[in-house]
Amino acid sequence: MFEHPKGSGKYSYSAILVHIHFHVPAYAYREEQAEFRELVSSTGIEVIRTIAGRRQAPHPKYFIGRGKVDEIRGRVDAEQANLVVFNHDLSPAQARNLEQSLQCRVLDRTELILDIFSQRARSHEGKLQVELAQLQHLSTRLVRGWSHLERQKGGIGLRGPGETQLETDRRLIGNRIRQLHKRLGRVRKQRHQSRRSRHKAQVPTISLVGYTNAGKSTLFNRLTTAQVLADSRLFATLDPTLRRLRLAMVRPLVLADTVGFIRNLPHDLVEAFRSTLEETRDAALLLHVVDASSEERQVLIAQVNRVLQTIGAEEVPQLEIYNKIDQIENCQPRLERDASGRICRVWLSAASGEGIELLRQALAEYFPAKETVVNSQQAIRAC
Ligand SMILES: Nc1nc2c(ncn2[C@@H]2O[C@H](COP(=O)(O)OP(=O)(O)OP(=O)(O)O)[C@@H](O)[C@H]2O)c(=O)[nH]1
Ligand SMILES: [Mg+2]
Repeated sequence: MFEHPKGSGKYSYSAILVHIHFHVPAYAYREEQAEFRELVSSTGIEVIRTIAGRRQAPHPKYFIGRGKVDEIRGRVDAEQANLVVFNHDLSPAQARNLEQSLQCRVLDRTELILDIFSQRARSHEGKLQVELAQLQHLSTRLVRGWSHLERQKGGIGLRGPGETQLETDRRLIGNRIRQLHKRLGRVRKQRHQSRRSRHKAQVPTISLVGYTNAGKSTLFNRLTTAQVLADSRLFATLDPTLRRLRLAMVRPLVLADTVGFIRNLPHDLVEAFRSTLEETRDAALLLHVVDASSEERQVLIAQVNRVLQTIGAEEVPQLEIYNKIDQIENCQPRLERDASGRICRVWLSAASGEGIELLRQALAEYFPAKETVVNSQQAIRAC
């Protein structure tokens, strides 16, 4: 969707970022802006500067006020920017009006995240899912006067009698969306079957969930002997990986590493990634990995729980993993229990390995090995 001009070097786009904030605490606003910058830079776009602002009420025409539009236009001209990225979702009309007023390409948050996902997708399924999300998003933007789509001309024989270019585009996109749905339906069925056979064999699945960059893949690699890519880039993992987990005193389990979440995850993306996310919904336990060293960890936990709610996984039991304790001063690994005595939180460092033993202990309590159950029942009977 978001093409970098071919053969034009690494930084084909120089962007001005726009972040409008509402009434949030100052630290959350700072971290949100830093995350936005990182998201944009990770696509290879050169970031010139961020323009921040406060918004009181939604503006139907431009999203932002007229004064702000003029300010951005001035910056675009002064800094020779060729792209403006908004950290918000824009309606098709708002994006079009902004492109006309700013005289340069405008990208909204959904398009940005979709672009990152398309760069990261590796598996066949991942690629299908991203393409579906992109086309679904694009189809809402197929309106007359959408300047950068004008070059999409259909070939000879592709256009039906009396169809305008717009109708042809809509029809072709509609066909492709149906085709992708069909293919993903087959993948979904396969996943469903393998989940069923795991269920029959009574092998519970534990799913790692959490905000992007929380350390899920690092923990996954630490618990299994897998070599999943763990990287400081946001959304390093897109494709789910499953591994058997064999730990002493714990019954055989399957551990799943999946895509990370982010605030305001685009709806089209959640829809397209449904089959991946169902793995989470059907899990016996979620290990909710949190970057405990982040100032806004409570905000991030709430964002993840919101996505879990969207996909119907809010009822799955959760064990919170407060990760990266090596980055917190005087923080020791520890277990926390809730009022009923159940372990609800483990403080550890997936990178250094401190506290991993405590996590194993927690899993042994949640999923005791069969012999342990039998032994304890025998012990009870003996009493
Ligand atoms: N200091 C420290 N860094 C860590 C720890 N765990 C992970 N990291 C780092 O955090 C970054 C992100 O780790 P990942 O394991 O890729 O995070 P993720 O949650 O899988 O991220 P996504 O796949 O993008 O959702 C990497 O640079 C890791 O090296 C930890 O316990 N301590
Ligand atoms: Mg990962």
